[in-house]
Amino acid sequence: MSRTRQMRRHAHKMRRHGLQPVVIIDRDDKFPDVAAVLVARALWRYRSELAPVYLVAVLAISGAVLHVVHPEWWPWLLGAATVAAWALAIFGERVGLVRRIERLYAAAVTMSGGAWLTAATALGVTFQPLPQILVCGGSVLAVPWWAHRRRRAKVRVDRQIAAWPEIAQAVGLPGSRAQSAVADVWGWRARFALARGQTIQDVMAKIPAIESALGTFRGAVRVSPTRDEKANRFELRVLDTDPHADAIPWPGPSVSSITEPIDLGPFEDATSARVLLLRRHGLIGGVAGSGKSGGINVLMGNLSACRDVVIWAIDLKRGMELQPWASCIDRLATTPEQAQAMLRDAVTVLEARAEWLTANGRRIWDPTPELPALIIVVDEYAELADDAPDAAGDTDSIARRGRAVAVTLVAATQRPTQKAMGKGAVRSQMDVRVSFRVRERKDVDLILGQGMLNAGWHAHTLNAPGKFLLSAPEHDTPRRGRAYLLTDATVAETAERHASIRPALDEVSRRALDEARQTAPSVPVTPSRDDRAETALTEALQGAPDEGLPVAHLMMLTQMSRPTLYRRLAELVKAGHAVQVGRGRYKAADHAR
Ligand SMILES: Nc1ncnc2c1ncn2[C@@H]1O[C@H](COP(=O)(O)OP(=O)(O)OP(=O)(O)O)[C@@H](O)[C@H]1O
Repeated sequence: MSRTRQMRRHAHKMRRHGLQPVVIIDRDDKFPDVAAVLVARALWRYRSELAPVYLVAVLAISGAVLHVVHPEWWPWLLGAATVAAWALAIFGERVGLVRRIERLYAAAVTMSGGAWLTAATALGVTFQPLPQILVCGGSVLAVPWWAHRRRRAKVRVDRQIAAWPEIAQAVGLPGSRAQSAVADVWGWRARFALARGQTIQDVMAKIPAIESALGTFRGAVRVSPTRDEKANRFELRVLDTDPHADAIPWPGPSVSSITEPIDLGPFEDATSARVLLLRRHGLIGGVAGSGKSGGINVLMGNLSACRDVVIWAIDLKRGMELQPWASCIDRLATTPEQAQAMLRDAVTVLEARAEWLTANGRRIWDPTPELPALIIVVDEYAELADDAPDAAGDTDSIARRGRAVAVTLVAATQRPTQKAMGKGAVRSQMDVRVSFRVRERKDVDLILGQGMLNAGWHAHTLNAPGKFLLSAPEHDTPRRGRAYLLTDATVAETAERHASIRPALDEVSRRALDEARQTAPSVPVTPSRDDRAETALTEALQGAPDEGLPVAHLMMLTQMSRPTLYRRLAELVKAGHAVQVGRGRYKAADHAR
């Protein structure tokens, strides 16, 4: 059997098994048609890179033909080239030349090509030194073309889109097809239609395979539903560079009321990850060093800017994380006993508020500065469950009944296992979940909820501290965000600035707490209005110099926490017993001059 026949049989066999034959060319066997096809394909495939060569060839051939047929056309050619170059420079934006430099380049190429064609038509292509000018000029003008970033990006996208049918077949999504694609600053985006019966979840499960098939780096591919939410469409994003590569400084609070959604940081498309915390419990998870505390700082920066929320906090790492915010925190518990007492009080508040709502014929507690929401931020929730197991009943009550009365929990923990979250229903009541990087895939479901890993919430692939996935009623698709970063100086400065606007607990809650204390005096509590401190404050204000006493000084004399002091000062000023003399300086209204 001849070699050619052997090869054909082999190819036939491969096709029967669904395999593509490999074309092998050697000197003995001539496949002129195949070789021509391969060359033509390459010329087409690399048409963008070869465009300058094609243009030079077209100019040379046109010049030769025009010189023979219509050498007298040269003035018209020159005029046409000038008008075209001028039009491109002025109106080039309409044909997609968005940048000025691109319009100037297009005008320069048109004018140079037109001028050369004019000369070649009049004088002939071989007229010296026209051939040299064509080759040298063509080479010089080709350099910006070859170097142009947007063109190269577009070519790459086109190639990958053209290869999609094969990729789709290889990754197990046969029949899906690209509908449109654009190159953007970070890489490219394309909209795809799915074959019958395929879902976006199927695509998400295939992300690692798609990354491999496209030859990108790990973590470069994002899959999301399209804006029209069609079940048989999806958007694919492929990143060349990570938009979240650098830390993003906090731009300051995005809210002034708890009724507004808080901006945690930008998603990869630069839109804000905004989430509402009113009447919602939150869970923040992630391994040590993944940026949980950073996330809590963003939260605290925003919560402390809200005049209609009282912040209580539990930080059993001896207040290390939340201490810098102490001036904005109404109550800070740093021991298991204090934490337990605080949660007990939170339940007292919630019950009193519920009663008050019923008595006033209202259904929900609408936060205002006079009737503020109460948010309890718990750092390292697991330690609370370990060290204060008796508090489990209270956290459970808050989780189940806190929403209507605006008493909510925000818990941060490394792994919210059932043990860490206590026995009750706390975790299932958390509507806002923020997952920073987790160590194991199964932790995704622990933090974000059952089935989320399979639905494409790949928190284990987050590759830098501060990167997070956000699940909330208004965020139901996995999009990567990066939390803003607050430096220690920003935290200190923000806490100082916001300390003066912190509201006090409302009358209803305060009265309930006072009553609870009287009936159960053994419960250890942090007194908010200690009599001795009150006396010390009155005396200090009375004895203040004309320019008043600074808050730091008053804090030292009264031993009050900063928020309590500010609250009392605001009350005294309102009642006409004290006056604010300057920035952060106070004295008694009737003090001896
Ligand atoms: N949003 C962010 N952007 C950039 N870098 C960040 C961000 N958040 C945290 N980091 C960096 O990561 C480091 C660890 O972050 P952080 O202390 O918040 O982690 P953590 O999850 O709270 O860890 P631990 O549980 O040990 O407290 C920080 O020192 C900081 O440099």
